[in-house]
Amino acid sequence: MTRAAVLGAGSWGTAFAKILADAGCDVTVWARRPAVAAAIREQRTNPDYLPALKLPPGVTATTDARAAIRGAELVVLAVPSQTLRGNLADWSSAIGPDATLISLMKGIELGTTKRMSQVIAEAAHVPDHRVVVVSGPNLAAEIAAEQPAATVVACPDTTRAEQVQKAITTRYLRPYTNDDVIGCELGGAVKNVIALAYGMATALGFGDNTRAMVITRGLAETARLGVALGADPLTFAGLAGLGDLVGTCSSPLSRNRTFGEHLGRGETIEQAQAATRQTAEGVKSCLAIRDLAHRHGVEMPITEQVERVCHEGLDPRIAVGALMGRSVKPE
Ligand SMILES: NC(=O)C1=CN([C@@H]2O[C@H](COP(=O)(O)OP(=O)(O)OC[C@H]3O[C@@H](n4cnc5c(N)ncnc54)[C@H](OP(=O)(O)O)[C@@H]3O)[C@@H](O)[C@H]2O)C=CC1
Ligand SMILES: O=C(CO)COP(=O)(O)O
Repeated sequence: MTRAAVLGAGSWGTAFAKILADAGCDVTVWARRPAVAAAIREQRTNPDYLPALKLPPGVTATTDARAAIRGAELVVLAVPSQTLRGNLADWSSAIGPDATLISLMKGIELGTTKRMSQVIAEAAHVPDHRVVVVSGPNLAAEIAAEQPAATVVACPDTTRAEQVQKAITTRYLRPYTNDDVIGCELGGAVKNVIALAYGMATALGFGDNTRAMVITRGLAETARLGVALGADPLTFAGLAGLGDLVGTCSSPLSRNRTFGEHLGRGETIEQAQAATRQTAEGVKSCLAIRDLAHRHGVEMPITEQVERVCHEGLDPRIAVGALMGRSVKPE
């Protein structure tokens, strides 16, 4: 039986632990708080994040991350993107020499502008081909309820991608492999920023034309950046691109879209944070993505305006004016 450690007991870490166990793995979840670990171990629930989920018997939990990692063939990282490097500094020496590291995170690191698989390879001192990215339209609560879904398993090493694909295939999750790690990670990180814009547009009362424009032009700027970084443009038409963008923007379950709705209603970033509590990766990643775009000379007007609303206090209505007032050009 494959042994897996899931580091992070939030929404996605918990739902992913269920997937692994349903697919036949022996899973230990690391939770930061003892009460969460105890609830998973003793009641098979995570009331803080997924109260409706009853975890299968193959899942246990601990607050000792190094104990969870020791002997694990699959080490799954499900913490906020901006804490990952610090977390790995504490954990990496416990990771076995053949273990596969799986990234569930959809963010770009502030300061370094690195993708999560790059941060993992650096901070855990492992080669790129041991890091696998799982990304797609995968709202945790829907997966926890076993609603049919698909995802992408991306790795430069196809054999390793296929091993992970097998380890997470269940009757409700259908994973596809892909070797375009850059495209899959950028699709996941940038869609969170576009979902913030979508949430703002929704709260401002705009209808389906506006929302379709945000999705389509959001995808265009995502693909522009991706191609500049070496991604395959076709990836953005797939599950990790358009799929995740549409899934996140359309869903009231999305923390990023919900955060954007709070901002669109005129709340400050602190008020929006207090109202949403869970990780809305786009809020910080928009800074790193904007920096990445500047460095590569790529225009990302929606990201630019989201960053100004989130971090410079720009009124979302002024941001709309700035976007609509740009010079006209070919599609
Ligand atoms: N939720 C979803 O539907 C999906 C999420 N993702 C991505 O997965 C990643 C994780 O998100 P998700 O599980 O949803 O996030 P949540 O906000 O639900 O959970 C975050 C988890 O990280 C822990 N945590 C918070 N701060 C730290 C820290 N400083 N060090 C270590 N652990 C910390 C939290 O612990 P505590 O409870 O103690 O605060 C919690 O267990 C994100 O990048 C997200 O974009 C990807 C696909 C789907
Ligand atoms: O990434 C997700 C679904 O694929 C979850 O989106 P949020 O982080 O906005 O909830």
